Amino acid sequence: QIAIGIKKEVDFAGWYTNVLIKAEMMDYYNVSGCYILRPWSYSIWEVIQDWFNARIREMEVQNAYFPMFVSSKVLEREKDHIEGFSPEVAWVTRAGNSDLEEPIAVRPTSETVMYPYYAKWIKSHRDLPLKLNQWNNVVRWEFKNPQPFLRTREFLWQEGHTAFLTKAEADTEVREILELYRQVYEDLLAVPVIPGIKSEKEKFAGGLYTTTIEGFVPTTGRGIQAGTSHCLGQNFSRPEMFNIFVEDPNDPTGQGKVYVWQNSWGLSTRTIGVMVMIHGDNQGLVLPPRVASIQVIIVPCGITAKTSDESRKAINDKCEELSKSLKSVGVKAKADLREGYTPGFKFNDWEQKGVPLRLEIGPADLAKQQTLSVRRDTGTKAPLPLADLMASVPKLLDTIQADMFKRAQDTYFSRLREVTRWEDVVPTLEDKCVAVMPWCEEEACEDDIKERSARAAEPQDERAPSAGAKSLCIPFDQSKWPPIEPGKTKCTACGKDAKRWTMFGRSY
Ligand SMILES: O=C(C[C@H]1NCCC[C@H]1O)Cn1cnc2c(c1=O)CCCC2
Ligand SMILES: [Mg+2]
Repeated sequence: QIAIGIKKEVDFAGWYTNVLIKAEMMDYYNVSGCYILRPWSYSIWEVIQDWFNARIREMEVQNAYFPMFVSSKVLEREKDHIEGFSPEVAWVTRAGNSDLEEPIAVRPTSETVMYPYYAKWIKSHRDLPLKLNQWNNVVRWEFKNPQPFLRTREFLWQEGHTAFLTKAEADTEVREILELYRQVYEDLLAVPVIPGIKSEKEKFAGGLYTTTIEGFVPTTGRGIQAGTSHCLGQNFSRPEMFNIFVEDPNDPTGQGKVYVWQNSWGLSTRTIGVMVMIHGDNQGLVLPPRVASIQVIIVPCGITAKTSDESRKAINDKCEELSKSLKSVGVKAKADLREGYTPGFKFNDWEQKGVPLRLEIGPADLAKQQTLSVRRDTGTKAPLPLADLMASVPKLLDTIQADMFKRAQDTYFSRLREVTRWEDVVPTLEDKCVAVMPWCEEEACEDDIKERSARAAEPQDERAPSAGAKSLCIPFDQSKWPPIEPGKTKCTACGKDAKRWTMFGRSY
């Protein structure tokens, strides 16, 4: 088929936005860093929302909605939470022609919006656990070059904020949520991720520890933080912050206080951008069936000026009938009976939109009571008997989903390089791979790695993504690599005793 013009491996950034435009996923907007989410991408966000809402409902998390404005007094409650981030905060300073008494911030995240009310609502340990989530938009005036879905000044996400009596409960929930995030990527979006914990330098400064799922974009060789689940510890509940405490149910004197243990977790529309980057090809978008709003497109073929009216009608009716019966077995099918467009035009159209499976029906197919199936991910063509289409199509869609994931996971894992000698680090990054190193986990060492691994000349424009290696995560599953021998295995970067294998790489 004709390519969409810009090749993925030639001009990745141009290819990416071109795919999004041609697939009608997004449109540009006249405020820099903001984009329009058109139905073709918004429907993917809705699949993720429906799936995630069902899972957190089972965990007795309740959805709520808090205001998008936050006063500067509350936002800056505690310096170390907000420091370093404040350049990204957008402020409302005027309404109509009159200035506001006090500027009001637009939420960049909702800890400071919600936690004064957690303090108000949580009075007794019987009010725990408090588990609220909200689906909303947040605004961060990012300075780096914006990219649709990946880095935008407004984005949609869910942010969960929970409070527990004990650390153990919080620790458990952090991992339960991270597992849901892994499933969103791996089972819905067919995108492989590696769950792990962030280093002290990379964690959310306001929290106790950050767990993460790390994605990887092979085309650029960059890691990408795909979702985060933080344990905040008691950092936000302590007296100097939001003073959220209950009587200690285990204190016989009845005088003891317990400051609550909190978590916060977020997954954003970045999910969609990562899926496009991983699966898209030079024909455009490639959608995993689980999130495609049209999974099967049925196209009448072989109809020419010479085709008799009854034959044309028979073919169109068959397409419509197949679409209806596939829908009746839960397949999102559609017959493209548009007049005035050639089959080839229609093929290209739906390939650009990433529809996972096409069924072609022409006079010959009708005669043989079959349809020619064409997979979007591999282009493989295979005739399918109409008789058992209701079984073969769902099965084929499952195969496509599984194959898309497997291919992406094999690619990701092929880019993980064990690096035990410092001189191999930069070549690994230049090879668009991730350096997995035995690492000492010391913050000073991480600072050192970042600057030693940056290319000699940092790119002039500090808005460009950096070239230095950051720690991406310390994988929970260390079994992929040889055991670290305490006191024997040394940190690749500084020679001190290594603690765990850690993924280092360039990132978004
Ligand atoms: O947002 C979080 C922590 C947490 N927020 C809720 C969802 C999960 C997790 O992202 C970290 N963070 C990131 N970015 C910013 C802030 C910030 O707190 C505050 C000010 C502006 C930019
Ligand atoms: Mg940020």
